[in-house]
Amino acid sequence: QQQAQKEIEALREVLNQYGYEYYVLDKPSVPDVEYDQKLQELRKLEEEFPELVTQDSPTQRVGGEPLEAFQKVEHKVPMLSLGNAFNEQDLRDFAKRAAQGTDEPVSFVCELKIDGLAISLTYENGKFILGSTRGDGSIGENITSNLRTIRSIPLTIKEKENLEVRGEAYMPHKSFLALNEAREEKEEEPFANPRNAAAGSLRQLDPKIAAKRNLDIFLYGVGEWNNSNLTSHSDRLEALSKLGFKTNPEWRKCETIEEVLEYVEYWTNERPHLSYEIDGIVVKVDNLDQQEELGYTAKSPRWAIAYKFPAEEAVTR
Ligand SMILES: Cc1c[n+]2nc(N)[nH]c2nc1OC(C)C
Repeated sequence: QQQAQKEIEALREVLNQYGYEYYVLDKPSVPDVEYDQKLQELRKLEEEFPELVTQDSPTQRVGGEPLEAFQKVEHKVPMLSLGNAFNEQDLRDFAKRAAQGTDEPVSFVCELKIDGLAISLTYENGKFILGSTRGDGSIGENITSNLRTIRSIPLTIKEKENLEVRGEAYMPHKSFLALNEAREEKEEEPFANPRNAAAGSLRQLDPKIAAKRNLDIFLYGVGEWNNSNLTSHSDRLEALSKLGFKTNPEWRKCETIEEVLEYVEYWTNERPHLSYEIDGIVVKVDNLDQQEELGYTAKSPRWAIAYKFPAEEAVTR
């Protein structure tokens, strides 16, 4: 029993590390066959000693029975929407307002705006315990069992932190095309776009279905983070990545609005080469104190804005 406990813990740890390298870093250190073989070993040991199974075991990704309904979840920190910018002048006006609202010079962080479903992930003592949709910003749906099936969401992170992080769950282009082909073969209605496909996959009640949809995630923000003394959004993104979260690699610190406009220009051209859908660029004031100084309107932060790409005809790549 003791021996089995040690073996199970060792297998769980090494498989979570392999999963991190494969799904978060996209840099596996072992061939898939080694991962599968160790996972099989762990399954066998857990069958023999069911009392040793833990929620953060990689064998527990895909839950049991479909839910009857989703529970409601109240967001302690509201999940706000973003004001929009449609051209260079809108962005310059945003930067000017930000500079007027604070007395120190303002620098920004630019991020790709992933066209998916906004979600929140809560970790207690470093364990994933609750995942929910944005809903109306205050009340979302508890979709923990579906989110657990997304392999790039760590079931356990590298520190025993209590935090709530936010991001976008999305369906990569490849998965979207394959899913729609399969649906058309079964004479089912294809999804109109990857965002609907991601939302549809996460808002149905059976985790076994969600598990088959090859969803992925990028985390971009923090709801609550006890005892974190970070002072900028860029530091937070780096800290989330160190904890084992998947953040989008294309974010960039921009010291001036000129650099922001360069970034927007670059990604307007590069967008078709991404393996996932984006519908804009999010520009955020980097310094957290300046964010607080700028505050919020009724529904959006004054310290962030979403530049939206001009709508293009639906290109089914
Ligand atoms: C709604 C939203 C959406 N996005 N997307 C990214 N990349 N960052 C980001 N931040 C958001 O909101 C925060 C600025 C609060």
